[in-house]
Amino acid sequence: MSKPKVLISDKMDPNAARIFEERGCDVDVKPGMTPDELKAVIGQYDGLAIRSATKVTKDILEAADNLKVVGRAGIGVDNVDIPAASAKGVVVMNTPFGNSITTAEHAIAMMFALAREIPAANTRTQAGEWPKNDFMGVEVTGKTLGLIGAGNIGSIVASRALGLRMKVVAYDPFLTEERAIEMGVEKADLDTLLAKADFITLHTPLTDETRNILSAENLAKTKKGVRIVNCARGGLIDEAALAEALDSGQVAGAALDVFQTEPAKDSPLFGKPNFICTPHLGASTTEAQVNVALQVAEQMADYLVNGGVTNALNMPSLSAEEAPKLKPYMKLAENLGSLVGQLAHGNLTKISIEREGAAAELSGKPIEGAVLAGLMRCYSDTVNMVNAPYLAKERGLDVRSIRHEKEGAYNTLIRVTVGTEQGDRSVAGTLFGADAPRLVEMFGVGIEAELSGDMLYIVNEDAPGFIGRIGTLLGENGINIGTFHLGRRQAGGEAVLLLSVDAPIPPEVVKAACALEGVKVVMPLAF
Ligand SMILES: NC(=O)C1=CN([C@@H]2O[C@H](COP(=O)(O)OP(=O)(O)OC[C@H]3O[C@@H](n4cnc5c(N)ncnc54)[C@H](O)[C@@H]3O)[C@@H](O)[C@H]2O)C=CC1
Ligand SMILES: O=C(O)CCC(=O)C(=O)O
Repeated sequence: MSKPKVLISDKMDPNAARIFEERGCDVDVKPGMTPDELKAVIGQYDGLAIRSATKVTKDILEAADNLKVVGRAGIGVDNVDIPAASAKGVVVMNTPFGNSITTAEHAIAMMFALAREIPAANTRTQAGEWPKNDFMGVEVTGKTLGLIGAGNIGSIVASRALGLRMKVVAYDPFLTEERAIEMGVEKADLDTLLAKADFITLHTPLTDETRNILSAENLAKTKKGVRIVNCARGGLIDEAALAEALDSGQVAGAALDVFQTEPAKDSPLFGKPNFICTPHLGASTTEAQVNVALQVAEQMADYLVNGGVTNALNMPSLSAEEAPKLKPYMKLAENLGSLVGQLAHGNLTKISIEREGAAAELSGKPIEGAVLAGLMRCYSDTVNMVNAPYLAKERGLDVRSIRHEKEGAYNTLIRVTVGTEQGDRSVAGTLFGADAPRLVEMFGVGIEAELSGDMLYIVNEDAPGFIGRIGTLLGENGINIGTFHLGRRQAGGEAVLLLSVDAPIPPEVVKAACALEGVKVVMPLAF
C-alpha cells in the first residue's frame, strides 16, 4: 500500500515534518503558495497541514480529490470552510490546547504594555529623547479585569490575573456558577462587566453572536478610561468605533494582536498614541509552535495511518486503541447501510441504528457514520463517514442511534431499521469470530450471509424445485454461484434467497429470474 502524502502549506516547526515521516507518511513542505498554486497541487495529497495563512476555501476543496484530512496547527479554524470540507468528506482537526498558555501570556503582556505604555516609551527613549516626564502608568493590582470568553485561554488569563492580585469578572454564556467559583472569578452579564472593568480582554471565537461584541454602543457602556486587549479574533471589536473611543478618552488604551482584515496594512487605529499592536503573534513562541506542530502531525498521521480521530471539528473522536476494535464493525455497519439503501429504493424517511451486546460498548457515532455512508453511497459515490451524516440531514432523514445493554441471541449485533413508504424494514448483522461481518437477519427472516461483491436477492414462494430452476437459469447464462444462503419465516411461506455470484448479473437475466414461477422480488446487489 502506498504511503499517505501530506502537504505542509504554512510555516510550521520542523518537528511536524519529522513526525509525519516517522509515522509512515510522505511529506512536502511548501509554505507561501498562492491559492492558485495550492489548487494546482492539492489533488495529490491525502493530508494538508496548515496554520492561519492557508485559506482552505470551497474552491481549493473542490480540487482536493484525494484529501482526507486538514489539520490546523493552532486553535481557530476560521480559515477553513468546514461545511465544504464536511460535504467533501474531509476531516478537519485542530490542536485546541497547544498554544493556549502562550496566547494567554501574550494577552497579559499586552495588558502590561498598555498599563505602562512600554512600546511608546521604548521608541522615544531609543530615539534619544529620555521622555521620563511624559509617561505615567497605572498599576494592575486591585484593578478589575473583565474577561469576555472564559474557555481555555480565558481561564488561563484569569488565573494569571488573579496571581497579579486583580479581580476578575467574566462574561461567557456557557460559564456555570460552579466553574466560575472554581476559577475564582465573578460571573456577570456583559453590561455589568463593561461597567466594572478597568481592563477588558477578549477570548471568544468569532461567531454571529460575538462579531462586534465591542460595538460603538457597548464601548459607550464601559468605565471611562478602560484599557482593552484583543488576542482572540479580529472582528470582535468595531475598529472604527474603537478609534473614536480612544480619541474621546472613553478608552484609555487598546492593544490588538488580531484585526478585522489580516494582514492589516491600514487601520483607523494605526498611529494613535494610546494604541499598540502585534501582527497576530499570540501563538508565536517556540514552545507553542513545537506543541502544535507535534500535535497536529501526530493527529493527522494517526488518522491517515490508523483511522484514529482526535480533535476533529466535523467528526466524533475515535482513539487509536478503539479504531482497530471498531474496524470490523465499520465494515458490518457500512454493509448493513448499503443493504437497506439498495433494497429501499430511496424512499426513506427515517433510520434507526441499534447496537446490542459488545457493539453497545463501542462509540456509537462512528458506527452511525458508517451505516449512513453505506446507505448514502447508493445515491452518490463520493460519500464517506464524514459527509454521510450531513448528506442524510440534507435529505431530511431522521437518524436515531439506540444502545441496548442486554445481549440478545448474539453476543454482538447491529440492527438497522429504515422507515419507508411501505413500512419499516430491518436488517441485522453480527461478527463471526473477532472480525468477520455477517448478515444474520433480513426483514424478520433469519439468514446467514457474508455481504460481499455481486449478489442476487430473491424473494419467492417456498416450494419444491425453485432452487433448481434459479440454478439452471444462472448456469445457462454463464453465471457462477459463489455462495448460497436461504431463509424462510415458515415452511411453505415466503422464502429469501441470497446468492453471491462471480460477476454482475445482466438486466436480461434479472428479468428472466422475475418470470420464474413463484418469484416475488429479484434484485441484484453490490457490496
Ligand atoms: N492570537 C492568536 O494567535 C490566537 C488566538 N486564538 C483565539 O482565541 C480565542 C479563544 O480560544 P480558546 O480559549 O482556546 O477557545 P475556547 O473555545 O476554549 O473558549 C472560547 C470561549 O468563548 C465563549 N463564548 C462563545 N460565545 C460567546 C459569547 N457570545 N460571549 C461570550 N463568550 C462566548 C465560549 O463559551 C468559550 O468558553 C479563539 O478565537 C481562538 O481562535 C487562539 C490561539 C492563538
Ligand atoms: O498559527 C498562528 O500563528 C495563529 C494561531 C491562532 O490564531 C489560533 O491558533 O487560533
